[in-house]
Amino acid sequence: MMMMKGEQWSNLGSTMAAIMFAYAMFRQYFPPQLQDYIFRYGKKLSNFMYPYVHVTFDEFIGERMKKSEAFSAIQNYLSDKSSSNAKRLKADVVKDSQSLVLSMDYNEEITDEFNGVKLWWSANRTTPKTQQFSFYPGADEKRFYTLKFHKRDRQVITGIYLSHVLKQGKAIAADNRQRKLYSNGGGQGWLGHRSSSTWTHVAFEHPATFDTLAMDEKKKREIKKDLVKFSNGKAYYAKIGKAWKRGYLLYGPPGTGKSTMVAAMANFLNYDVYDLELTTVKNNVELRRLLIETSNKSIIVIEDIDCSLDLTGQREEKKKKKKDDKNEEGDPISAMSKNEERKESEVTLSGLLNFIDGIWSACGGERIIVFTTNHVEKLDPALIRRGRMDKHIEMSYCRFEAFKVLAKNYLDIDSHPLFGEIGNLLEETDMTPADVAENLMLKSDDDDDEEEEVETCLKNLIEALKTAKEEASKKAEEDARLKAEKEQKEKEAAEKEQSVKEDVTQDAVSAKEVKDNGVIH
Ligand SMILES: Nc1ncnc2c1ncn2[C@@H]1O[C@H](COP(=O)(O)OP(=O)(O)OP(=O)(O)O)[C@@H](O)[C@H]1O
Repeated sequence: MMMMKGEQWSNLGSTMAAIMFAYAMFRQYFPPQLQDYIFRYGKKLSNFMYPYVHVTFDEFIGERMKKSEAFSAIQNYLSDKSSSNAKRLKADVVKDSQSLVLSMDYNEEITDEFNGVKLWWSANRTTPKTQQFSFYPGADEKRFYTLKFHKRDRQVITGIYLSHVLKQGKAIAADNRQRKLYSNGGGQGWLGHRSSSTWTHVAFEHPATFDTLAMDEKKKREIKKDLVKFSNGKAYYAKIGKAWKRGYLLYGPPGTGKSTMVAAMANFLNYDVYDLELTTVKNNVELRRLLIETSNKSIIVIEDIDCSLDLTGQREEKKKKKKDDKNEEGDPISAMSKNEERKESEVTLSGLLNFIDGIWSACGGERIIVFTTNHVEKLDPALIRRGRMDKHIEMSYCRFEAFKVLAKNYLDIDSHPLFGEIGNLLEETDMTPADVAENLMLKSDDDDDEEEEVETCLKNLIEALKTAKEEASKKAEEDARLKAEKEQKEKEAAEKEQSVKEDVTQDAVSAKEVKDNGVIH
């Protein structure tokens, strides 16, 4: 039998449909017994002649014309397929506004194959006959995809193929998504009033990745594993009844890569970043609003948490005392009326803790919260206890392993005769990755000089390390001298105090003897 193409089947199907339509029009001219007969066998014949099933996926669905998630996922899935498959393509600009994505043009059909099953997708649109304008999206132009497959493949298509398409489409969308860096400005509003803090965003384009992050390999692997486990943990978090969130505390001296780590995490997980500047947040109410407004799959960062606010709880203590004092004075109205509190209040430690603990339970989606600090010892233990900050990561000075990552990134070298000396110096000297990196920046673009330049960079680094080592040892000597001086002074003071005490005791004894014996020695 001659094989028919999809298009030919379509034509045949249309012919059958036309015959059935004609029959419906003229059925009253047939006797009733014959009507039934014709209908049953006509349908059988049409099914036999045209064994294909059509499924339509509209762009907007429901009464409120909501954009269909399935339509978007199919669009992504097909754009991936059609770039190599379809003959007529349309181009869209996406991502950083620099890349083009090709997708199939309207009325174009492409073939897909899945588990040995062949199927056809087509992109279609209909435009209304009237020129009326509608506020509803999709009411003016209706776009839809049509999937056609053989009825014998119904099980495969509805069972696994469609969910495969949706999953793939969502994954492609995540890849193509232009990620955002949000920050809360809180600038000046009308007449100098501070406007309430809101999120504004720019494209997130930080290039840092775990590959470029200078840090112990084992530690990096552990963090990546933790992040993957978290991002795949929807079912797990639901099972244990916890909000799908994870807290990271990054601590270490300035320039050890805390911000770089946040960027690497965001790039690794494909998450947005919310840079939360607590000093511009007026109060807990505003903090709550800002946090609720954050989207799924995001990292919320509070940098330098120790400097951001009085988070040690001292202010709260003071407030509480003030409130208690007022209550004790028998203030008939509440010591701090709600309005007063609202006017005065600022973000408090307990406010922040509440939000970290509870706010996202209601939101469902995944959130990571990161605190960074240069002084972990200054933080209130309540803020960083496990469960709130699940993982504490120390960002430390650059050691040899971290240096090798920087040398690869900055100089494109894996080894060099000077590495040995650098390795020894790095083990003895505390230098931040930022300072090491500064020395590894090539000064010229001239390829001919590159080898020489690399050597110059490494020698500069050696000099910088030696200077840092000398300074550190001078500082250590100075510290030791000051410490000894302080100890000596304390010792002298203690001795003086002791001798004064002894004199006082002696005087007391003498006075008693005079009193008891009336004797003066
Ligand atoms: N571990 C690192 N790996 C790669 N680059 C680093 C690392 N640490 C620092 N750098 C480089 O130094 C610069 C400053 O680092 P970064 O801002 O991440 O440090 P930080 O610890 O967040 O500092 P601060 O506490 O002052 O905010 C970065 O732009 C990056 O180029």
